Amino acid sequence: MSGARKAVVSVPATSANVGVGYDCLGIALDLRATFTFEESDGLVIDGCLEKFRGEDNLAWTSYLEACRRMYREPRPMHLTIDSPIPLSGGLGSSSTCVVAGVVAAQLLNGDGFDPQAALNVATFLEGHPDNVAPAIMGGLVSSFSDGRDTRSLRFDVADGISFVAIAPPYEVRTADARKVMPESVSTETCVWQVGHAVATVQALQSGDCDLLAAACQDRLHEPFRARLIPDYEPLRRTALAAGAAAFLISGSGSTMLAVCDGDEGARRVANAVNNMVENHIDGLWVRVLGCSPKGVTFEV
Ligand SMILES: Nc1ncnc2c1ncn2[C@@H]1O[C@H](COP(=O)(O)OP(=O)(O)OP(=O)(O)O)[C@@H](O)[C@H]1O
Ligand SMILES: N[C@@H](CCO)C(=O)O
Repeated sequence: MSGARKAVVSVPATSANVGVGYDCLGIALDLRATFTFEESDGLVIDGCLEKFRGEDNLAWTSYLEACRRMYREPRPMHLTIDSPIPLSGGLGSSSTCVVAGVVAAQLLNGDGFDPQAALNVATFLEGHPDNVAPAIMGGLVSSFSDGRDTRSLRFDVADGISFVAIAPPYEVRTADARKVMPESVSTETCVWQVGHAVATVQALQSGDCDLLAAACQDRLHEPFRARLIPDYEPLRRTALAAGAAAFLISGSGSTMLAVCDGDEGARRVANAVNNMVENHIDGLWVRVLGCSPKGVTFEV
């Protein structure tokens, strides 16, 4: 197709919940997926697993929904996905698809990038804002939503904070991890979560790892979800013994996130989990990552 318009959209991986901020807090990480949308005579999807190449591809369906909401006629696309994000879950791979589709629709079929509109549609499509908001805005983001409008507050993460993402070689599906949540919680648990969530945001902003260690103690979802990750306990023990300030289930798992004081500390934790002898895990995916101050970026 000559003169075909093209958008290349780059979206960071994200770690949702940050322990005590269930469905509210999320951090953008410096690991990015790239989606190339190019006008074409028919739908073609490549670069991803065969099972994601159909009309139900999440980036494509998100593109269609964003066009529908803008009252614009979608055009067929050749979509190429280049993603290093593990499919075991927990690093916001679905949000990269949703955000890429929505932003590509705004760029190619709408009036240009509109971050607030993207946030509202992406939250609707993903069901909660804690991955899509940092994927759009970068940094550490706290959000709330009334189902129509999402309000998101962005904070910088201190330079000294490093993360170790640890993905075991098995998947935990978000839908399954949401089913194990308690239907109701006590006032005591609510009070615990609110106080600890505010302190977690402050600790990450200031780089205060002692405060982070005390603040990052979730009682709402992690105690129930840890059971879905057979290697959770040995990995947690090993990461904390190697000096991690906090150890979290990233999103709904199975990926876990160790939060560390500096890159050197993070490398020590990465080595320790990679070299576990007694509970060695074949096929463990481990990366030292920083926070990405940038959210979605694009070229048209
Ligand atoms: N590279 C990819 N290509 C196409 N589709 C993808 C790709 N990566 C993820 N997806 C889509 O996202 C879905 C995974 O979503 P899921 O919520 O289970 O994991 P996650 O977003 O990584 O985890 P979390 O929300 O806990 O961070 C896949 O089933 C697929 O539909
Ligand atoms: N807040 C979500 C993130 C995963 O999509 C959850 O924990 O279920």
